[in-house]
Amino acid sequence: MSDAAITAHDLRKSYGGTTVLDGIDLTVPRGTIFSLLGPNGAGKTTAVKILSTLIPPDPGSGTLRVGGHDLATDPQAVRAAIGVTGQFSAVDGLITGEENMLLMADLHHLPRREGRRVAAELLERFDLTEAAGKPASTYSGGMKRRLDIAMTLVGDPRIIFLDEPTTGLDPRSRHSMWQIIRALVADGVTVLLTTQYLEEADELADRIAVLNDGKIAAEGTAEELKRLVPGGHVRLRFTDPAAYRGARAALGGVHPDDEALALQIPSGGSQRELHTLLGRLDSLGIEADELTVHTPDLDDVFFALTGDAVIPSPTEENAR
Ligand SMILES: Nc1ncnc2c1ncn2[C@@H]1O[C@H](COP(=O)(O)OP(=O)(O)OP(=O)(O)O)[C@@H](O)[C@H]1O
Repeated sequence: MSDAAITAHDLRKSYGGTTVLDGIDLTVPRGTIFSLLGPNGAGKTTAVKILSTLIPPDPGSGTLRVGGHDLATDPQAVRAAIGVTGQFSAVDGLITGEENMLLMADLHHLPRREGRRVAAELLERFDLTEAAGKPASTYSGGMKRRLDIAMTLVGDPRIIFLDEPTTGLDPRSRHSMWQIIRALVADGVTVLLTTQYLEEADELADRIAVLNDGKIAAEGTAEELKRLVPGGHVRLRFTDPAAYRGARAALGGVHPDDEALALQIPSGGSQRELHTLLGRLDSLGIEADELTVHTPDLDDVFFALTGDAVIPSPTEENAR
């Protein structure tokens, strides 16, 4: 059997005349975390839905294999090997956490006593024992996500698809979810994770594929991707909107953030480059309120690969 848990060749999907996945290739080695990273609408969920047999690929697609099984000829075997959680949560809010777990145990045909044991063990592992008797609709976002993953694990899948597992979670819940994901992989589970957060892919993934416009714009480890971009950037922040607009107009090739009144300028951060930049601003009589120098990170890779696409960083989003 191949070492890959998931392989996709020339995966294609269009809706009407719109191409969502334009022939993507993926190989996910067993026991690793692979991240599909991309902005809203890049096609991440579509890829997960296809690979987890929820929707069919376009007929022109190449071979797709998950857990050693061909999706086209053996979708049942694929379904038995995988777990899927994420944006399409399986949690039923009207019943309790424990009842949700027992329902999953029933679906997996576990004998009653075994079902109760597995449910109790997983509820404990995901810190849900205390809340187990309450309706899931009363759970916080983080608790619902934990319950969702716990439900997925009832069937002991060896491959798990996590579709944006931390979108909307606060930093503490996000870190707790990251620990859960790391623990899964330490147990030998393969995880295909979609995220729009660079930091999350950087933290968790062994390999990352950047999805843009239905194509894989680049693939590699976080370090390999960071080496793709020549340098880092300088970020200038303003409090005066007029100064911000002046600098934006005067400096070419910047990534503006109109809401934060910030400009991101590609730069190696050398003394000479900073001197030139500040000289430029001085000559225009513009003063920035904050200047920070960033060495290359996944943000730079993303900007370089996807033009002006801006994707949020979880820390920025939640710190406010
Ligand atoms: N059933 C459908 N019919 C028509 N278009 C669809 C359908 N499902 C998805 N799309 C379109 O396909 C594109 C990709 O959607 P998808 O949900 O895969 O993106 P995504 O990368 O997961 O985005 P997000 O981060 O917002 O979840 C979007 O433009 C979306 O509108």
